[in-house]
Amino acid sequence: MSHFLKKWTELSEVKEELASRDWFFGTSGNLSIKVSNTPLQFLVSSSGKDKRKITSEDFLLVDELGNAVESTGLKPSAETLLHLEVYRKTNAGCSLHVHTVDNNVISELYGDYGEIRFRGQEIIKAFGIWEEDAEVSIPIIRNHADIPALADEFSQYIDGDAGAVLIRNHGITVWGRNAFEAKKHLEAWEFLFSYQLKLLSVKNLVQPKISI
Ligand SMILES: CSCCC(=O)C(=O)COP(=O)(O)O
Ligand SMILES: [Zn+2]
Repeated sequence: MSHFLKKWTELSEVKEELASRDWFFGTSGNLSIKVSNTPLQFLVSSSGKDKRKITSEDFLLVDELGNAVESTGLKPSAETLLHLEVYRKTNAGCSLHVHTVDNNVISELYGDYGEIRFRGQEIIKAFGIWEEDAEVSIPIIRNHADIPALADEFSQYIDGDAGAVLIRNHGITVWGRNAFEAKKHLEAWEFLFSYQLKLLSVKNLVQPKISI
């Protein structure tokens, strides 16, 4: 199997798994995988497609400017610039972006704080952090309709070959050294978001706020 086909298959399998979790509502979400470093080229999902479907037009190869390498009728994801920033600033091999109800609600609840932190959760080990009582945090940035402006702000929070950023009332972007790591981190973040929302709602049931 050629290197290109291997990368296509890898990304396609991740896409299928995220689709099976129903994380691609209303054509939202996008994915990419690096194919080469020099020149920088990566496969990115085609814009506006139903990412739950598997087709030969799911991805296209783009260059260091986010433009299609070969002439094609397909449009790279509208958010290709964010994936590009990840590959320009790190040695990441894969970047995943999904809109879920949980990540949107968390981003709105904690958006004014600019981040959300989690401590003492076993799943934090999925981030490769094994110490006792470890804490993780994820920045929450504002959403910009202008993608270059969004990519600019997003870029300020790219630190390391694996990481994640929440975009307020939009979604999460997670990157990792490879597709396995990116997916593992994405699942761990979504677990933590879901946990937090469930905890808040149960707490509210047990100790309802008395308004005076
Ligand atoms: C319908 S979601 C709006 C665009 C978006 O945020 C997204 O993730 C999907 O855009 P793409 O161009 O990658 O399909
Ligand atoms: Zn999006």
